Amino acid sequence: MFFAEVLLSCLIEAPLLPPIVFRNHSTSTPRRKAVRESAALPAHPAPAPLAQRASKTRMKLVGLTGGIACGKSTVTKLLRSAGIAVIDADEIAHSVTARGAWGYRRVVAAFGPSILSSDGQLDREALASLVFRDAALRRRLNSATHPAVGLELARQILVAWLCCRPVVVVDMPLLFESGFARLTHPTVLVACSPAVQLQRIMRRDGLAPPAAEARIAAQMPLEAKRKLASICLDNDGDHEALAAQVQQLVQRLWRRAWLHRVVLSPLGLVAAAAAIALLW
Ligand SMILES: CC(C)(COP(=O)(O)OP(=O)(O)OC[C@H]1O[C@@H](n2cnc3c(N)ncnc32)[C@H](O)[C@@H]1O)[C@@H](O)C(=O)NCCC(=O)NCCS
Ligand SMILES: Nc1ncnc2c1ncn2[C@@H]1O[C@H](COP(=O)(O)OP(=O)(O)OP(=O)(O)O)[C@@H](O)[C@H]1O
Repeated sequence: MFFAEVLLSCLIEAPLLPPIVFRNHSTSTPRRKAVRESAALPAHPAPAPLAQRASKTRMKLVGLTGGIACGKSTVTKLLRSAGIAVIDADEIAHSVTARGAWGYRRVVAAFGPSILSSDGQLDREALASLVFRDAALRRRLNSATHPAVGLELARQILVAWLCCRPVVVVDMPLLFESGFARLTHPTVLVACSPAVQLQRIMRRDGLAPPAAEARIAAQMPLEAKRKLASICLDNDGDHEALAAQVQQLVQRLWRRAWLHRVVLSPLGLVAAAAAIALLW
C-alpha cells in the first residue's frame, strides 16, 4: 500500500501522515460529541486533530472495513446505489491477479506453478486454504499482491478526483492492518457479533467451523478494529436495519461535500490558477 500513499500524497496535496493517535471517547470535545450524536450513528474514539486537518486538504476519502463476512460488500452495494463512489480493494485484488497481470506474475513467482488451475488462472480456493491457515504464506501472498493493489488503488482514486468526485469510499478488508487508514477519514467499520460472523461465513462460503474460524483469525480482531474506527455500523440485524444505518451514513458523508467538489477538485484548482494568473 506504500505506493498508493506516496502517489496520493503527491497528487492530492496530503502529506504522508504520521500514525494517527486516537483519543479516548471520554476526552472528545463537546462540539465533536454533539456532531456525532446528531448523526445518530454509533461512534467510537475520535481521530486526532492532525487527521482532521489533513482530511480538509484533500478529496474526502472514506475508509470502509470490517471483519470477514461482516457485511462490507453489502454496505458497498447500498452506498453505490445511493450515488457514492466506492473503490473495492477485493475487486482490485481480483483484477490485478487475473491471468497475465502483474500481480498474477508475482504470485506465480512466489508460490510456483502448482498454484495454477488447469486453465492457467490462479486456483483461488487452493491459495485461500493455504494462506488462511499459515501466517508466513499469507505474508508471502500479501507481499506478492499488495504493490499491484496499491498502484491500481491510487490510479482509481486519481480518476475519481479528476472526475470531481467529492466523496470516495475505499472498501478495504485490511484497512487498519495495511496502514492505509492513515489516509482516510472517517473510518467506517461494519461489525457483527462473533456468532453471527461465523454463521454468515460458513453459510456463504460453505466452510466447516475450523476453516471459517481460521479465516476470521487471519485478520485483526474485530474488537481491535472497533477501537480504531470512527464510525461503527452494527450488522447483527436484518438487511433493513443495515440499510437504515447506511442511509444515515450517506447523509453524514454528503455534509460539507460541496467544499471538496468546488474548492479542492481539479476544476477548483484550475479556476484558482486562472484567477491568480489574471490578478498577477
Ligand atoms: C486469498 C485469496 C486468494 C482468496 O480469494 P477469494 O476469491 O476466495 O476471496 P476474496 O478475494 O473475495 O476475499 C474474501 C475475503 O477474505 C479476506 N482476505 C482476503 N485476503 C486476505 C488477506 N491477505 N489477509 C486477511 N484476510 C484476507 C477479506 O476479508 C476478503 O474480503 C484472495 O483474497 C487474495 O488474493 N488475497 C490477497 C490480496 C489481499 O490482501 N486482498 C484483500 C484486499 S487488499
Ligand atoms: N444484515 C444482514 N442480514 C442477513 N445476511 C446478511 C446481512 N448482511 C450481510 N449478510 C450476508 O452475509 C454474508 C457476508 O456479507 P458480505 O459479503 O457483504 O460480507 P463482506 O464483509 O463483504 O465479506 P468478505 O470479507 O468476505 O468480503 C453474505 O452472504 C450476505 O448476504
